[in-house]
Amino acid sequence: MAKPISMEVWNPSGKYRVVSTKSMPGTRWIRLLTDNDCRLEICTDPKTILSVDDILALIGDRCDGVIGQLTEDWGEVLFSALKRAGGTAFSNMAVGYNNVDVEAANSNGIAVGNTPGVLTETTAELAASLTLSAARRIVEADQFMRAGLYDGWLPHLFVGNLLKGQTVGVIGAGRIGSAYARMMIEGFKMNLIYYDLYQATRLEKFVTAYGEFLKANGEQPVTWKRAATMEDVLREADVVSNSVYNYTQQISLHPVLDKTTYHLINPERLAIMKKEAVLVNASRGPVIDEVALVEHLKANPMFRVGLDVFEDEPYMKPGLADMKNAVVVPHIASASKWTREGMATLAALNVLACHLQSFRGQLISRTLLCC
Ligand SMILES: NC(=O)C1=CN([C@@H]2O[C@H](COP(=O)(O)OP(=O)(O)OC[C@H]3O[C@@H](n4cnc5c(N)ncnc54)[C@H](O)[C@@H]3O)[C@@H](O)[C@H]2O)C=CC1
Ligand SMILES: O=C(O)C(=O)CO
Repeated sequence: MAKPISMEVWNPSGKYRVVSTKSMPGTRWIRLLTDNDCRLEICTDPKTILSVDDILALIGDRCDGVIGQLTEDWGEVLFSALKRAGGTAFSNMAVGYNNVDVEAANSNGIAVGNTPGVLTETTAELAASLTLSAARRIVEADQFMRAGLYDGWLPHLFVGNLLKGQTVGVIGAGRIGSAYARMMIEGFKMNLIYYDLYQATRLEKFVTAYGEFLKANGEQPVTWKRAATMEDVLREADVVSNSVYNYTQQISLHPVLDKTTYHLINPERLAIMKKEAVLVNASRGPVIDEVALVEHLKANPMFRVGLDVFEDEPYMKPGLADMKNAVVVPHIASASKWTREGMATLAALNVLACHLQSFRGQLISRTLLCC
């Protein structure tokens, strides 16, 4: 029997018992639940990542719905426990749901929700920040200044990569990949090459229209290309190496994590990329073979990466922390106040949607994976 863990209780007399495995930003999500007859219990245990046993203790004997986190392992054990406790709803406070076994939820009659949309721009902005930080060596230069090593301007000091007018490669051109592509295209007049299982029609139309706008204004138009394979994106350097600029390759990863994207970036594919490429990952760590990446960074000091996510989160593979050509941040891509409050609100609505008729309809089809 798991030991009980500390909880903060809102609206103790509420009819539906909803558990949130973490405190979340804002108060709107709390009001939504308490105004709709929920007794809300928020776990206040200081442990960052809760184990399955911890969550079993939170679910207890009676629980109508749970809001959980991407760090938790939501599989058969938890969904069957939630079913036994009378539960019908679970929402991840995340758009990614690789930590959730949706089939197990389905077979236990539990509806699953995620929080798409509200984090699209915030996450794309962080990917753009990592791109700039890696391309212009911002972190290295900051450390150099703080170490008191700057003794005057030099022609070779922290020379990095120019983005303007070059080609950005996007792997996974869904909501976030498309928003990132637009930022790089509008901001830096970059051409686009993307790889996705599906055609990104809206993104293609945008680039075409923007290219026409630039041309009409006497500027070099931007272009797009949908690659038939991942390798085509990674090889794109050869296609444009006659550019007036010294071409550098810029690739950002935005696919879901599933069997088809696990170790999408592996030693063979790293070997195809240019030695001065910039690679950004704000999707999920296992999309890159991180051991192979560390070796590649060691062998190619001009190859740079910007990483928000890691294969064995919260840990980094040995050697990564020592690499000056890597910019690393702790999974903060969706961390703007507006977005985090929005994610909490969507998660609460997902859980409510399963209990209250008035919340059914448009929300349920927009945010629930199954019900
Ligand atoms: N670092 C962070 O804090 C955040 C990370 N994410 C990650 O970003 C992912 C994408 O989020 P959204 O853009 O909202 O999802 P989305 O579903 O709109 O886009 C995902 C895209 O990946 C594509 N895809 C699937 N399999 C593929 C494959 N084998 N090769 C190439 N493309 C493939 C899909 O067709 C889709 O277009 C999430 O699943 C999550 O893991 C999302 C938000 C924040
Ligand atoms: O939403 C997600 O998938 C995240 O990684 C956190 O924002």
